[in-house]
Amino acid sequence: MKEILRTDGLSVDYGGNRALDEVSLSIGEGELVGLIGPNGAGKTTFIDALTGFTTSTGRVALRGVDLSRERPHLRARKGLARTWQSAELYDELTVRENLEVGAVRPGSGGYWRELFTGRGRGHEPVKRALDLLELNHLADDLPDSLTQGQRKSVDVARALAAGGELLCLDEPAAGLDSEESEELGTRLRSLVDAGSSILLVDHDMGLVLGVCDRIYVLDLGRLIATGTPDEIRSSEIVIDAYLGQEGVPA
Ligand SMILES: Nc1ncnc2c1ncn2[C@@H]1O[C@H](COP(=O)(O)OP(=O)(O)OP(=O)(O)O)[C@@H](O)[C@H]1O
Repeated sequence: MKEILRTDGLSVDYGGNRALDEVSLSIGEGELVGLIGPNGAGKTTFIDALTGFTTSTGRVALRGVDLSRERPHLRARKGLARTWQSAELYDELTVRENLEVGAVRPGSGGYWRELFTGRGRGHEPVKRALDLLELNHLADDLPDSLTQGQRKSVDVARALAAGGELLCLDEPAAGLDSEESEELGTRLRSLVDAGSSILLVDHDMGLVLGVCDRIYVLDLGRLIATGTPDEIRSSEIVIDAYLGQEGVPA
């Protein structure tokens, strides 16, 4: 499998606190990879460091290209997309417009023309993202009218429409009930089947163990395990550090 992401010795210090400690991992093209661990383990910090939202040492490479010194918007432009725990949407814009804001780039032929005509370089990625996340029937709705599960899907669609090749999703299932979380899992799998690669951070073990190809486990900023969902489920180290507290779904 071709590698899409590799980190080497990625570390983050907050004052005297080492939030991320020499994390080296890789994600293959078309892989859905989970990142789990207890509260404060460094999962969000890892996404922040990958996407450039916090200062880090070590190396981040996307398709072999070193992005370690690039600013966040340039990493995003090169295909490293993220969502945030809070999943904020623009409440005054429709679902489609929320996607267009990220997909249409300044200088690519007129932001406003593209926004109002729906045509231009941002049009195809938005259409594809609406199709893949099954949001077409909600495209003209305002976020206020959406369920929490639909809002999370819009957030993922926005990252995809913005040109994300590797989508780093920070707790997309937070606040979802088990049915909504299962639906989200199905959509994430179809995104991967359609060629995206995903890094999924979540505490919903039913989701992570159910949909991921491979899982990394962080504790106190360090990688303590990696493996398939079955390997992780039965790992003593992981049960001690994390799964013992969460309860392991069958
Ligand atoms: N901006 C910051 N400034 C200082 N310390 C921070 C900052 N962000 C995170 N930390 C610290 O870094 C460590 C890792 O936090 P992080 O939020 O990455 O953990 P997490 O695994 O995502 O936790 P959770 O599952 O609760 O979201 C924690 O000790 C946290 O207090």
